[in-house]
Amino acid sequence: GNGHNFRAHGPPGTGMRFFVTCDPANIRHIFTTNYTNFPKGAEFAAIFDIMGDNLFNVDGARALRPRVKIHTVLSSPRLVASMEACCRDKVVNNLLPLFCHMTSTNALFDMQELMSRFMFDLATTALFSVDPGLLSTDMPPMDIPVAMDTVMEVGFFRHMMPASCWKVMRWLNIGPERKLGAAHTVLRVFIAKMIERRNIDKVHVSNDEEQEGDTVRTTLTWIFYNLAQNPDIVATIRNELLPIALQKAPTGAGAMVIFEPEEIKSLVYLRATLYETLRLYPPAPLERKTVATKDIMPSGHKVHAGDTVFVSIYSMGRMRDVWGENCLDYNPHRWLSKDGNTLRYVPSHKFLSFNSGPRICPGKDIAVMQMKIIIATVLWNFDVEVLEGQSIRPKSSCILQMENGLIVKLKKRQA
Ligand code: HEM
Repeated sequence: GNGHNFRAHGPPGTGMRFFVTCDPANIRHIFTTNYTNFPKGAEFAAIFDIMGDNLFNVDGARALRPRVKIHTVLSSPRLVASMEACCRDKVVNNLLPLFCHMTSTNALFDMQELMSRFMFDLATTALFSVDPGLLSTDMPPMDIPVAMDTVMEVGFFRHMMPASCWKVMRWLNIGPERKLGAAHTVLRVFIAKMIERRNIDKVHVSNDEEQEGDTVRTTLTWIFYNLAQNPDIVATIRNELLPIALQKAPTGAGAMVIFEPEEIKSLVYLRATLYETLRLYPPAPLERKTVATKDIMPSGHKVHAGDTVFVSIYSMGRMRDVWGENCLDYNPHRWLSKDGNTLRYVPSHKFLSFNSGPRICPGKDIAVMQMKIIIATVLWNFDVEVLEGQSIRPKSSCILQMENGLIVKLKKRQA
């Protein structure tokens, strides 16, 4: 390899062996060509033990049928359309009124928290037909999203140490494990309450779906941050929206322009902007696999049965070999053809933010559509000003959230 691979060992005596890679050839080998030799492994399932036997944790032949099924379900045009409509309605009925309230009070607020509230309400409405109402102007407490964040943070901590170590802490109920125990209780009580309220069969419910909101709201927060630093990109997106907005019925003072999912589906520059954020800020920045039987990587590295492989999706998005000299620039145009009218093809073993191979994210199209609806509507109707002097940095977590959130102020745009 050329600096894209290295080995590491766990603390002495633990026998932990790691292979860390962000080499596209190795990625293709691990995720596609020799996929069955690199399961997530028992360690991974243990780290996210709250989720039990759901798809997220299961691998191999046992997962084949449910995996095919979820891919089929999530690509059904009827389901996709209903998810889009649900997102659009939440934007119109809850998000826009709240944003108007924010502009009228000139309030500073945390966009990351607001996106959490939005995605949580959306997921719970879609899943249980119950709206928890976290987007109401009195900002009710958000115990459940906070508990989900804790699962992701403590999961990251567990990745970084030998299993025996965190298992002892769990047994003693100390440190992060104590925090996690409390979070698990909050989540179990919530799921039980929802199931009781809706009288739904328990087997159909996992918290997979609730979690998927995490990746979307994290990406949305980074997009707002990236856009605030690139006014020219905001102008280009608004230009792309202009012909659609002009066809809308004339709106009175303070009225909002609403974009329908159908209308913005084909906007390529907006999609390129989402991809550019996902490249530099993949919400799931790290992937962990285990080695079933010994193998030789395309880079020439040997791995042994039981080794742990870490794939840095974050580093993949920032590699000069893959993205060129200007790999660190935020530039949506890299995703477009020369004339700017179509999207360029980039294989998923290079753009790994949605994963690659059989475990590629089946919710990709839904996620892109949800983000398009939100970004288009917010950018057209508001200017988003990021408070200066904040320290923006990622949290140590399995999800690339911002440690201190993103404090912003909104101004109503005079179109
Ligand atoms: C920006 C948004 C999203 C990103 C970046 C993303 C990324 C990913 C990644 C990296 C995985 C692989 C996880 C792993 O195996 O370690 C995954 C799995 C999955 N995603 Fe997404 N996701 C997003 C949104 C969504 C949405 C909105 C849905 C549902 C509507 C969804 C449904 C799923 C499901 C069901 C899986 C498990 C698939 C399997 O194990 O075969 N995702 N996603």
